[in-house]
Amino acid sequence: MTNHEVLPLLGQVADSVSRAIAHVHPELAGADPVVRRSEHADFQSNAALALAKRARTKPPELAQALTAALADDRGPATHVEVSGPGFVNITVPDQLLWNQVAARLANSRLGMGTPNEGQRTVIDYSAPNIAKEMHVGHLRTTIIGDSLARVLGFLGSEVIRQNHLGDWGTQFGMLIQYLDEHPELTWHHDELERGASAVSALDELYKTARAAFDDDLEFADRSRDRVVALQSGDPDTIARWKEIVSESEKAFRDIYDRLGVLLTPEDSVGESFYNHLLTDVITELTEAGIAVESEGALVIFSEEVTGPDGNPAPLMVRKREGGYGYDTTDLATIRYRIHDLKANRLLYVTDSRQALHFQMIFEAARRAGWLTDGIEAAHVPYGTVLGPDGRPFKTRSGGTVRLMDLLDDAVSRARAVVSEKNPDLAADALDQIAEQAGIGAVKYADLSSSRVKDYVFDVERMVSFNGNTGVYLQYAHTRIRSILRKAGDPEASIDPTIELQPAERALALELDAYSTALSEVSSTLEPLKLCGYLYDLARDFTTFYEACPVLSADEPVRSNRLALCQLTARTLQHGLDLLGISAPERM
Ligand SMILES: NC(=[NH2+])NCCC[C@H](N)C(=O)O
Repeated sequence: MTNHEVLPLLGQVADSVSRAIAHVHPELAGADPVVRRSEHADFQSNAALALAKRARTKPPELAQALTAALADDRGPATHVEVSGPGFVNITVPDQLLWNQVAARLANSRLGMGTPNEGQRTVIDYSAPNIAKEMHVGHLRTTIIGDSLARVLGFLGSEVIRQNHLGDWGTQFGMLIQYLDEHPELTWHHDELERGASAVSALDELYKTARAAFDDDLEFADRSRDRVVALQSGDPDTIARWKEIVSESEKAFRDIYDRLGVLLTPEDSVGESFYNHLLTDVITELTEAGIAVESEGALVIFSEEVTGPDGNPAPLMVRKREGGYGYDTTDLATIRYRIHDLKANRLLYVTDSRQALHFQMIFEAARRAGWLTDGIEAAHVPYGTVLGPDGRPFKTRSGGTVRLMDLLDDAVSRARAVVSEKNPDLAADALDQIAEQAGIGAVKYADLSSSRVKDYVFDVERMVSFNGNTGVYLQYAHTRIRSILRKAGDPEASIDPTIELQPAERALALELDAYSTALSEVSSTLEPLKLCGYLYDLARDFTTFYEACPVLSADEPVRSNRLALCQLTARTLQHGLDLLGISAPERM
């Protein structure tokens, strides 16, 4: 196996069109060659239409000139012709397509390069709140963030995952005080009966403590004292707080393990971590005149965002009573990620309602001189998960949907569809496949919908074998694996002199475009681009398999087709893995 990058044909063709442009019109050198895949040929360039005006000519004439230049070029094009108002249709030789397939199969990375090398990317994702249940919104950030971490990492970025846990703030005063006054309360992981989690017990306790805080003035005072004790590092209070954090983290870990995400305990760098940095950050912002006093509080007035009253919207740096909140922490966080972690790409995966918050944090960081030109900071927003009624997903009683219940439900429906399709599966195999299919289905449904849009959580549709679903892709993979097993999983051997059938050609071209799909995920931060690619690939495979018999074909055609099967199976498995979805061998 090698690990040299195999350049995609699309890029090679684009390069030769660029050379042709520079050759016929040197003044246009460097212009976009506008090359795409096409239904009419392997590739099509629209450069003549885009550039004719600048070249002071008509599109058909420019297309003709480019065609002539391409004929002399040493690039991959064999057949070049003008079509329509000035398109240039380009076909590449069959041999070249087979060579691409062979080179990718011989490569440990399917021929993919590492275009993101030199990028150090912080991905802030998941970030649930301690002592509260994770809700469906946290499911989205966890799944999307994890897939981005995988794709960007594969493309060569150095990825630093940051789980910005909500583990600090005034609510802990209430909770700790309440627990202290009620030592009989049971909430530890191992004391609870199976099924309940420490975090749901804490969530309940928090609600009770909150009610006590609102009703009982003396309890409220004692709770406030507790916050002060916590923030000033009182050992007993800190010990209690740590206990709560670690119990909650156990429950989060159960979810992470089940989802199979990359997040580890070392990635947990919660709000509390920034506590010791806050005063420095505030001093710096105040001395620079960016943070200013306003009605007893310290704020940063935005120059970009206006509030509902039409005045500049403020970031709250220090509250009137002296406390620090979410805004303060995020200011310290962005400075830390730039100055200490030395990241040059900062991604924050949270729901779209936090868009203005991050816009203002980035603005402040720019004004403070932390966020400079070579550094990209981006909020990666996503929409709301809706219930069957089209409203934000809640339980019947209006409460948060427990994520574990949601995953259990998906897995049990997946078990039903899988066992219907394959009644002979042994019970333990069925358990394992149902888990992979159910979890994969939930993840794929999320990743394949346009990120910023809301989507309806429809388990029935998610676990279907038909349509653009995770189960469909997993099944497509198992079908190809079964063909390869029947053939005895041979070493790939390709005879590049064999003529390609149309369906083989379409599949080979699609296989060659994998890196393009991955780069699109990196530039748009939309895992949907990878989902769409894998779905197209699976469908191209189906068309190929219907048109071109594999196992019953004569040699050398049979071996060439088996190689196409192999590369398709490996690409599907690889792509699913970058989405955080497993590809079982059978289902
Ligand atoms: N740096 C950040 N603000 N990250 C996102 C934190 C998300 C927050 N804990 C929430 O549940 O909404």
